[in-house]
Amino acid sequence: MEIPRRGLAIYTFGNVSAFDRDRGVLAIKPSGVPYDRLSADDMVVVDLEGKVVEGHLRPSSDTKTHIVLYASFRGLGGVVHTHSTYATGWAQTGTPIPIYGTTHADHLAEDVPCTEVMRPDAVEGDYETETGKQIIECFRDRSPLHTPMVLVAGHGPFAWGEDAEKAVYNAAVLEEIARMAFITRTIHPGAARLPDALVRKHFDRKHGKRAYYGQK
Ligand SMILES: O=C(CO)[C@@H](O)[C@H](O)COP(=O)(O)O
Repeated sequence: MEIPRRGLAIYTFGNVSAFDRDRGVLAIKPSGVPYDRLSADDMVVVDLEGKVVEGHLRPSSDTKTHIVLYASFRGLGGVVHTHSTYATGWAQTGTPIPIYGTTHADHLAEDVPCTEVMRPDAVEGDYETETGKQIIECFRDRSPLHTPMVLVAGHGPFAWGEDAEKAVYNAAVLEEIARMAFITRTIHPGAARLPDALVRKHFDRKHGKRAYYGQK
């Protein structure tokens, strides 16, 4: 319910799952049921083969993408896909979100990455699994724990975290970063990236070995 509450999706758009790594199952939103009609009993539990092990509804149409992420990225306990407006705008242009300011650097120390546009034969094949593979390919040289979000070209954002709540938090942060970056680029199309020293300072004081942000 945090997804519509934060304005990250309307009606049936988007989906979220929570993974129990010990049991090898995830609970995911059912497909095509409006948020305001959802209850906890409607969640669908599936295994890593995509087989429904509990629940009376069909799982999200994006279930296979979630499965690829859990199977490939260690330490994930939650995955979310939204259609939040600004992040989707960047995704639809296939443009990584430049790291323009400290709001961005407080959460990740690089541009928000964007996948390649999917080839037509991949679209015709196992589309949702291919979407997951595109995300994995995009993270070949980066850490999914340090960069817990991605834009899928032509589609929209995915985010993740140690649990479903943290995943949705990261999706909300992504939307805010995307909105600020859009405004920054609109005011000044040639706006410079944040200098590396400021990127490191802001990222490390929240996430580095000697982090000192917040309370002990
Ligand atoms: O992007 C997509 C489908 O491509 C989804 O986000 C839909 O908007 C919601 O699908 P369900 O999770 O309800 O199947």
